[in-house]
Amino acid sequence: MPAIRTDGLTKYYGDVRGIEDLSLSVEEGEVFGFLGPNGAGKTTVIRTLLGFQSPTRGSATVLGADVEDAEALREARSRVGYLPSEPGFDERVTGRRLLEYHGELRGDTRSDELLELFDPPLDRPVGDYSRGNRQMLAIVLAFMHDPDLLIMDEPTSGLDPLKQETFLEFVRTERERGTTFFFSSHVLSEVRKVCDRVGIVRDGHLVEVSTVDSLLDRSGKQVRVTLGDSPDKGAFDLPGAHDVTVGGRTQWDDDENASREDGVTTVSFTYTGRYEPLLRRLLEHDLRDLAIEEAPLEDVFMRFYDTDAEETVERVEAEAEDA
Ligand SMILES: Nc1ncnc2c1ncn2[C@@H]1O[C@H](COP(=O)(O)OP(=O)(O)OP(=O)(O)O)[C@@H](O)[C@H]1O
Repeated sequence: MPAIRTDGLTKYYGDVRGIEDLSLSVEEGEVFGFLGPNGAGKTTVIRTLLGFQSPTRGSATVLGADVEDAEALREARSRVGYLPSEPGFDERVTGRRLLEYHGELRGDTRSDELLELFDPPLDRPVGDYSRGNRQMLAIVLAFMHDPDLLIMDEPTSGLDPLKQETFLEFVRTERERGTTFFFSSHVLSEVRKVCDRVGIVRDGHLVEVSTVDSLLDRSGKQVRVTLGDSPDKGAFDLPGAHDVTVGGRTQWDDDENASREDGVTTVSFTYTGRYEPLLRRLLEHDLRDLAIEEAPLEDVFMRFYDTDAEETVERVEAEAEDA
């Protein structure tokens, strides 16, 4: 049984579309990252999964419980930890009182251990907390009853870089224990570090579900070559070579020497083809240096986020499949 399953899940706020026909499943023990630009529908999915709002159409289950079956969902939620994007607390009470209250309500088997990692000033009223301290308190509250599934909305927002690392390390350790995570994020480096799979949502639609590695594979490599000669226009007109730039210019210069600096020419492009034809082509030149690197994850995601880039994604993916 998947930890989370949605089937054609749709939520409208009046005429405003939150999400449309969204189907996905998160397996037990998986860390699933949910990505998308502002207003894409991430929080809408999370709030619907937690039963804070009803779907307009479609269905969803959390740990087997139908989100529209209040009783079943209430039972399932005792095994779920929720970390909201902007934790709302009664501002007058202290962090310690909140911990006690949550402990009485849901149980507390882990707060001591968690407070060693995340240490908000427990004896101060929450209203006096900094953004980072609020987030740390919310983390302790979400994990203290040792849930099987964590649903988190931008969990590292407000944490300083050191605490962000602590949190990601903690997620990795929890994953080893078999805990399932479903979380929304804008921070691609953290997604890279902890996620087994990612789903990308745009304009309320799920546009991609994939492993991070497969996304990167399909997005091709960044190739940068330094040549001792001046290649002709079209020298890198290879199947699978995109956005070829010479000496930092996107246009091949008519005056071939103009693209040369210090007697060498630098050519860079994104490459989704096979290596053999590329290497053969490179060896026709006076090859001085060659770097083939992963495309930056930001670029990969921008292709999915940017509506205008849709055609580019389709073209690059089709070529990668052909290659
Ligand atoms: N309570 C609401 N009433 C009306 N419209 C809403 C409501 N909540 C969300 N929306 C709309 O639904 C769409 C999806 O919003 P949602 O908050 O789910 O996006 P998000 O991906 O979480 O965005 P962000 O990254 O900015 O948090 C947006 O157009 C938003 O304006």
